[in-house]
Amino acid sequence: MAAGRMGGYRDYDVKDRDSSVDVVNGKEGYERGRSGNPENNKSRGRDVRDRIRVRQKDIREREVGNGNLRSSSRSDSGSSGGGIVSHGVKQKVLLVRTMDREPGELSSESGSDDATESGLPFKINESAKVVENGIRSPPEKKRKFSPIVWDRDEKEETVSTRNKVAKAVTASPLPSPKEKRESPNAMLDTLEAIPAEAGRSSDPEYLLPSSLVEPSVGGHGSDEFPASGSPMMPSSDSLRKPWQADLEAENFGDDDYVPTRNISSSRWAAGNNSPGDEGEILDAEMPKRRKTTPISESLEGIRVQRKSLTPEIGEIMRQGSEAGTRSSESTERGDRSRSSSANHYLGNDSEKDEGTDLGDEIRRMDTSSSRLDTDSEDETEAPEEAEPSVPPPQRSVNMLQGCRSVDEFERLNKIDEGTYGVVYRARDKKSGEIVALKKVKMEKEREGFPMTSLREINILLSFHHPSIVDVKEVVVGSSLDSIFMVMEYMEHDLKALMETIKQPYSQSEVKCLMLQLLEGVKYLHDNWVLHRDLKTSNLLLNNQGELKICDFGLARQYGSPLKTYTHMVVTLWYRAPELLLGTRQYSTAIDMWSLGCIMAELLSKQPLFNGKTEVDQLDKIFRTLGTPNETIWPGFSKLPGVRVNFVKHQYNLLRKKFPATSFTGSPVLSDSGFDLLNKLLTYDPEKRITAEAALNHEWFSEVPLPKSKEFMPTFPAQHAQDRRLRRVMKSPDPLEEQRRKELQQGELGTSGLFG
Ligand SMILES: Nc1ncnc2c1ncn2[C@@H]1O[C@H](COP(=O)(O)OP(=O)(O)OP(=O)(O)O)[C@@H](O)[C@H]1O
Repeated sequence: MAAGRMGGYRDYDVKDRDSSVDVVNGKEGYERGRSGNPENNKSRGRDVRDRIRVRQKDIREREVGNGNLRSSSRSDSGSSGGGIVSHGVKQKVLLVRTMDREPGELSSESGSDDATESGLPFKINESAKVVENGIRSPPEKKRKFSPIVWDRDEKEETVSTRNKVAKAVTASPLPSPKEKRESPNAMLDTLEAIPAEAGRSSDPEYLLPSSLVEPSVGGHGSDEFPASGSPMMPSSDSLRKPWQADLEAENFGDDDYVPTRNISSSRWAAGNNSPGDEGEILDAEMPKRRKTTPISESLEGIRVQRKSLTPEIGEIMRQGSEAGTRSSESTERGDRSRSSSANHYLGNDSEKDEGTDLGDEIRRMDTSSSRLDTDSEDETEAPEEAEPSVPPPQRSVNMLQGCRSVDEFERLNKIDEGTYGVVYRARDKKSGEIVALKKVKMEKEREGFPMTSLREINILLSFHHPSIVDVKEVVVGSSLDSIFMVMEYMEHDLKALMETIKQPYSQSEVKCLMLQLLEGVKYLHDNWVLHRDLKTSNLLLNNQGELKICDFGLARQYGSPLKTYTHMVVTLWYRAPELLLGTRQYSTAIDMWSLGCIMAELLSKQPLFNGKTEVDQLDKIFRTLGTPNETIWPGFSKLPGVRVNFVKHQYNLLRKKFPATSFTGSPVLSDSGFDLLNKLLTYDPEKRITAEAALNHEWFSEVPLPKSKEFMPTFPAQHAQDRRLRRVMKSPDPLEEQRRKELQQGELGTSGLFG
């Protein structure tokens, strides 16, 4: 790995060799990746109905219980999402072009030039539009529909009311994401068959995950949901947890903000839809969402309780959700001490045992009675919207019937335990494949399935991209009240890896990682999803040099025009200034800021802004980048958290941290690399660079060229080690070291050499 450092020309040679391979494969992949081809679209349109029928047949078969949730078919790339070129393909194209360029020549791969050409300090997404309020809307393309609603019984196409639509949709099991991606127009087709009045229900707010969630309501519960509080962040380890309540409460913000949608601004109207299609339908009155009735849904023992109706990935309104009650099912959420509950999942000696039967482990864990609800998203309604209380209708959906049991996996070791789940390395007993199993934390089973996990499952099952961790299927614990995501196994996460390596990544290695990261983020943004928690520990790396984004617990769908969301997202160190300053209307730019922090961290092996509290975080940012003002960031002074007495730091000192040349060991960064970093860390979110523009930044086409994935350094698989051992290993804390020694001595003393 060290050999690659500063070895620009060596890297260039490597890339050159590598590029010739890409040239061979690139064209084919490029063609495959273009879904914008009208011919392709035509034929796809013709096939859609057939595919829906096949799909429905498949669903019915699977309902009989023949296996896992995942379809065997899989889209080759994300292209079917509407012009999304898969990472691999795109990168190949980039490399092909790169080969033809002189070092430093601007990339024109996307067909659009960098902002420098237009004189703008950033590049505007080609297809971005500026809506009336000045908010830049995302490109009009890609997935038009929530992925979870692709599969609907044909009969539902004939229903004429929102409730009828919802009723029909709920009948379908968790759909196969791969097929959904294969037929992006399927939903469009389906909708075309729905009478206009039913079109109103196509509002995403009414589209709930068909099998896992239920709409619910309740009062605003302001006492339960700190609406705009900004809890201090006590330590990096728990940076994320305090905003749970706010995250849950954000959906109320959504409720309150019901923008008038119209064709020009609604994402549902995006795309080349002819009059009469769903775009027209949706121009009808958009009903206020979440005036719904709570429905408890029993899923073979799992109560999936939808406590909020966010416009999440795949939301389908259920039957009766309009008619019924505004149950004030305000879930008690006083107890949020995750840390205490964590021990119920940890500290079990058996965790160290190789090959423990996972089912046994789960049974033990499931007996824990002290799980706490922090994920569920209670939703209560405003008092004025209250309706007579009617017991929530119960539906039983046998959606888990087709899932395999976790007993079919052999647990190898615990990888980590995060806020939302415990992650194991496991072996599929049937295939022998090594996988990662993420057990969804059901903090309080009685209160249903955690919303964050629903989001994560929904998104990860729906998306497929080389830079996004692949969820293969969902499996259930023996008692059916535990759910696991079966993910492809990745050997490392970037945070832990950087803690163990001695040297920071070289520029060419950082380019390789950043390209993959940007491709993944572009895919998300193109598909109307904000990740909202990009950080190095959520970036997985395998020994093939592949980077994949994981942990979609905070991710959510966004739309245009923007709505209000909680600002308590993104781990503190990676949190954009607009969030720190309390904005509740944000967009993809928040992820781009995180990418800036990640890029800097990859280059220096140190977090860029490691604040302890929000105030401290802002202070650290201002000290490095200068204190923003109304001139460089119009609207800054009106942000809720802005104080007149901010210390005015005049200068941007970022270049000092990343000089062009260094004799002091500071990480070096070329001018164009610094330009990209600056654009990612631009204060004004409107001017912050987009993922697409960043991918086309000249930094990636100048020497040293991005290292090829195959030539990325490899390391012993961290995730194959016991989690606690790994913690000790990666901690440079001498006290920790001392503690470990004492522990070892203690162990020797008890189990002992001398017995
Ligand atoms: N597919 C995977 N392969 C290997 N390791 C993984 C995989 N997915 C997650 N991990 C490991 O488990 C850790 C926790 O996973 P994840 O972030 O998804 O859980 P979480 O509960 O959402 O965590 P957090 O509290 O950090 O948000 C990751 O940082 C990573 O180290």
